Amino acid sequence: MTLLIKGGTVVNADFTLRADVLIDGDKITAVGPDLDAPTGAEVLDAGGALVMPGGIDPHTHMELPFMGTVASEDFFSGTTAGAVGGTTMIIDFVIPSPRQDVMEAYHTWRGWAQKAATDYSFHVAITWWDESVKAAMGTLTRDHGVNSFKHFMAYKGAIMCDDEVLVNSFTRARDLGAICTVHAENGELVAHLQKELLAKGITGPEGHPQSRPTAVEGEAADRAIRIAQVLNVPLYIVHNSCIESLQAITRARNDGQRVFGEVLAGHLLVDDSVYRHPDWDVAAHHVMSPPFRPKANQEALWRGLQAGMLQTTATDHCCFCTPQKRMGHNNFTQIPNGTGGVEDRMHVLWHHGVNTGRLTPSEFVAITSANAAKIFNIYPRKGVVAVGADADVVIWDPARQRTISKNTHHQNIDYNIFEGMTVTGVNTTTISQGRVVYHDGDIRTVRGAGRYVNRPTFPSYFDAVKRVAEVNAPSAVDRMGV
Ligand SMILES: NC(=O)NCCC(=O)O
Ligand SMILES: [Zn+2]
Repeated sequence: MTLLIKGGTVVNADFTLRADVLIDGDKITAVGPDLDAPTGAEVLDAGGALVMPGGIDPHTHMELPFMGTVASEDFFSGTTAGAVGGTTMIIDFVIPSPRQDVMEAYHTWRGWAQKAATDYSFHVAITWWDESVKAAMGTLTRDHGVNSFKHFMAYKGAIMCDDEVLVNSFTRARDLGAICTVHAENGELVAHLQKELLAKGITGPEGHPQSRPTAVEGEAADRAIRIAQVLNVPLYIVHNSCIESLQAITRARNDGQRVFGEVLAGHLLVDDSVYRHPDWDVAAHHVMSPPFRPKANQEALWRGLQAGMLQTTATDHCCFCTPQKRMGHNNFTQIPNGTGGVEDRMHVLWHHGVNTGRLTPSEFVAITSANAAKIFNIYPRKGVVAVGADADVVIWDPARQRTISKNTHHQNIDYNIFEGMTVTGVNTTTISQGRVVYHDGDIRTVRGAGRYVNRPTFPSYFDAVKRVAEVNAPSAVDRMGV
């Protein structure tokens, strides 16, 4: 099937150009002005709108079994909702239970994801350690296209990694050329504070942010960064929500350490007043970790994005509906942690980023797509509108408006943390693997059409990290006669 997108402006992370885009099968085959339509090609008139790489959400949890329940969004509904909002790839997480065979967990998640409508990949969480886990990391990187491992520093008594696991796993990942990622919250402190709050009779959702103050996140971010520094491994910190973790990343990057930071659309736009909402359900809808923060953190996070200290945006899309949230009715520690957003990320970031001048359109592409593709080593297959790239493309009307609501969204969740927000700048058309899967309200996703994306090990920054170590080694300094 051949598709020609005519009359648009291509926006990539590094250039903007008035150009047509020719797609043959699942690949982009030409980008340039005034392209002729090959015989039989379908022509899509972009009408002067922007043509951008589809979004990559590097942090989702579709149908995750978690805290005694299962996330309500499955791989089909979730990737479909993402497609409506302009996201054409997700990177989800395989999360083995402690002591569970890692390969068994991996194959379980691969089975669940068979129903995805757009492309996807998996980070694999390391939740415990022994020789079998070490071997599985080798198998996953060698035979299964996994190049990133996740470490939860929170959730004590469940999936939390202690420092011993971090050190073992970081060392192994470094040797395999895989990037380590961390959820940075000190789980020991969280457990301690939760106990104290419950003992004081604080059982409602307001206890959730009180048990996870920003210092808890800052400590863990700092610790992970220092461990990575000592072991000389690149590090990616997921969902930075506060000034403390941003400062930790900024310091490390200013010192030359290869540390990447992700921020969630929710943390940029929602503040902690939600936990004081008089309606228990509304407050509980916002229980996620790290929690939403006092407002001052939001502007700092935006500046972190602008300054390049944070490189990617995600959602941590992990939906639990109201009845599920009510599992913690008498105890906030039992409210399943997670909210939605995969459908809304691109819209809210365009509206609050580009329309306010915080981001240029090219910077928007960088932080919603290209940077994730680069860090997770799938660029330029993904993250760019260029010849040879996968035909994952969106057509974006910067003038169109849309009001976000649970009543009209396509996410399988009965509330929306951006409820009532009117955004200017809307995705009108989503192309996945060269097929139109969404156009002007018409959803054409196909269950199971999504492909698993292999991600090669040793992204280029691994070599850079190694060279820095070599240059700084005393013997090398001697050899260079310095
Ligand atoms: N973020 C959250 O609250 N739920 C999903 C699991 C995690 O990423 O911590
Ligand atoms: Zn998560």
